[in-house]
Amino acid sequence: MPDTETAAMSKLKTTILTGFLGAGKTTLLNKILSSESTERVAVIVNEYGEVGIDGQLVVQTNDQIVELNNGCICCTVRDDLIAAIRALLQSGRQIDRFIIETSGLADPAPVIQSFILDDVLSARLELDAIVTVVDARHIEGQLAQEEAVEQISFADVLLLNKIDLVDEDHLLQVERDLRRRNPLARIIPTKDCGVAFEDVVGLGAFDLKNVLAIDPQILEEQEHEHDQTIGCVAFREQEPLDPVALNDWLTRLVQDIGADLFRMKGVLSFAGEARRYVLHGIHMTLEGRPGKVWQPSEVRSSDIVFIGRNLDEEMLRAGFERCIVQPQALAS
Ligand SMILES: Nc1nc2c(ncn2[C@@H]2O[C@H](COP(=O)(O)OP(=O)(O)OP(=O)(O)O)[C@@H](O)[C@H]2O)c(=O)[nH]1
Repeated sequence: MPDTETAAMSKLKTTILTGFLGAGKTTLLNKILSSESTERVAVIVNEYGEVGIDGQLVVQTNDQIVELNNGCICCTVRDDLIAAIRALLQSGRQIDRFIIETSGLADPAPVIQSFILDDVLSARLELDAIVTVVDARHIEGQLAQEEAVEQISFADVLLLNKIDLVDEDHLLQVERDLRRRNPLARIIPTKDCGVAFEDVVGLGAFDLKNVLAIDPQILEEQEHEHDQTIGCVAFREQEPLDPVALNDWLTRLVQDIGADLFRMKGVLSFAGEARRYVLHGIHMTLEGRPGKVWQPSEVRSSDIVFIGRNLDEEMLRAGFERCIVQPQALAS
């Protein structure tokens, strides 16, 4: 067998999970990691915010998980992505496959480019498929962002997720639009990213020819800039929060600035509660549920992240601080 063929066979397959903010990427990642597959997966989770929340929301398995926070792997932390993959390859750990969850604001093109142009990545890894999760309820508005358009264009598989939140007419309309934007991808309608492992992993679907047809310049270094009006505000607080005050504040907040508030997520410590509280917001949609129990050895704290357009950090900080239970209130 020619050497090149042997080398190609031994390359580690890599899936890129992408999709706009809140579409369901972490939900899909957890489905994949909880499947019965015995493969040892190395996962890289990229978040735009400086406070990493996803790392706390990914299921605990034996798989190796690396978090890259505070920037997008398509630009500011792109070198970190390459360094993280190289470090995992050199770690001596058994790895059968890589999965990379991009931030919701990532343009997949520069990420794809790294796999083709970087010496180590191109020699050791092979792109398996670009899997894009689409939020059936919010995608229409999200398409104003170029990154959301690119995430759909480059997909080999489109998970049309959150079908429970839209009616049939709306779903058909979104599906038609996806088909128009990407005639080749397989479209799978889902609720809670309910797909089989084999539907999204081990597809061998990535094809550089298709990618070049979409973006003939993809292999050239291009300056990549995000919309500068979009930003992130994050808070970490060790004092417990008051759930009633927080709920009142966030309910008012999404009414006031929901159109510009693309994403809000938090893992929170409420006064007197044994469990964490996990909060998700996407524009006007707010939902929360109890999370993992706090262990006695753990330092309780709340992490909350807001991503949106023209966010007013001081206003958000003042609102958040009003939800903190003051130590004297706890003592009395
Ligand atoms: N109703 C409904 N909610 C869903 C569905 N899939 C995921 N969600 C919820 O949507 C929210 C966001 O899901 P995530 O998996 O965190 O989304 P994400 O794409 O990883 O978000 P970012 O990484 O912040 O961009 C969570 O509250 C999920 O439970 C679905 O099919 N229907």
